[in-house]
Amino acid sequence: MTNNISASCSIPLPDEQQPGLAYIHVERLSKRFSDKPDSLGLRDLSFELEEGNITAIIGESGSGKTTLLRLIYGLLKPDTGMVYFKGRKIPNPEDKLIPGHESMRLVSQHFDDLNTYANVWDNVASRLSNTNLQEKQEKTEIALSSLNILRLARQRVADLSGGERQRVAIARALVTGPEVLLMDEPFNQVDASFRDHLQRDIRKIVDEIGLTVIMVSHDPAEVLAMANALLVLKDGQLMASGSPKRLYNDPPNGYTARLLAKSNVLVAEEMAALLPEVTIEGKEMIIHPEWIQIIESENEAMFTIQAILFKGFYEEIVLSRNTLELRCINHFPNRYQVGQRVMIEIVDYKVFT
Ligand SMILES: Nc1ncnc2c1ncn2[C@@H]1O[C@H](COP(=O)(O)OP(=O)(O)OP(=O)(O)O)[C@@H](O)[C@H]1O
Repeated sequence: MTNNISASCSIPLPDEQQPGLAYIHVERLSKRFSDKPDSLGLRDLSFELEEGNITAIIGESGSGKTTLLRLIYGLLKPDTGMVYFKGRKIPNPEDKLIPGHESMRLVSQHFDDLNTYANVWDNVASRLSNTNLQEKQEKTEIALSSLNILRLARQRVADLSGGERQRVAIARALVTGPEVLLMDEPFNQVDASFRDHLQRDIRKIVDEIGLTVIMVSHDPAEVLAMANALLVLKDGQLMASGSPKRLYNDPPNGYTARLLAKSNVLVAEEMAALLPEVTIEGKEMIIHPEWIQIIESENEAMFTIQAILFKGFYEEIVLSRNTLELRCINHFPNRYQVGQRVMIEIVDYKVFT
């Protein structure tokens, strides 16, 4: 009789492999923090991630991005649901003495585990054992080279810039050869002008060694250029998932459009006011800024230019009519003036019911 108990139990043991699951498979994952009853935590998240991809978790502040990253790594115990890595359940802190999956490495926002008084080489090399000193030397050199910081090897971490420290933290995470690299806001402390280089270096490492990267970000420009897949979170719920291109061009909701494209989001009355000649059934309309074209017209001016924001090679123009405000892009700086009255053409829009 007692043997039947394990046979009829449907909850897999931590080490039991589930066949047919994706590289990372997340199933009905929920997490609440009991000490913060008002926090929404994470609610019923299910998705799959492919090997060798860069996935970005994006969402407003407090939407649960870091919590999800920590659950994937095994630093938190979910209330319900599970995370599987290569078909096996990720052990949580109750299953394991030292939390964190051994095939994964997490680079936190504040480089907590760097020894700022030690030099770059020692920070990276100290992750490796002394059993084979030549291998230790070689692996450390490869990690520093791939992050382009070999020239900084003898410098103290305390003397480095935020961007250089980030490179050391990533090299330190990669030197032990993890299969998955998790990064929390990796470009936060990197100057905008150096971000692009670091992003390209990470992309190169991913392509060369087949690393899988999951990163948290709140910067749409960053994720559009870098990620193969996006997970969009709002108040602990998964609002959208898919490739950056698909989610940008065809967002499934206004939240995703606003996050990725700084889209104009209009409610029903605003839609009717904007396009009175068209019957639109829906609760919400989105118009990406580049879907609005300004037409200079003296006769039928309908919108007033409220503000012109300098963005370098383009301008962001704020237009208004009564209480309706729209933002659009202008690629011909200095063509318009604040206060000027213009017409607009809506090239495209999407409506959500
Ligand atoms: N250890 C914790 N104890 C209690 N509440 C927590 C804890 N960690 C996160 N929370 C709460 O869970 C919610 C989600 O937090 P989380 O840090 O995951 O969001 P986030 O999207 O990463 O935010 P941000 O972009 O501001 O870093 C927030 O309301 C937060 O206060």
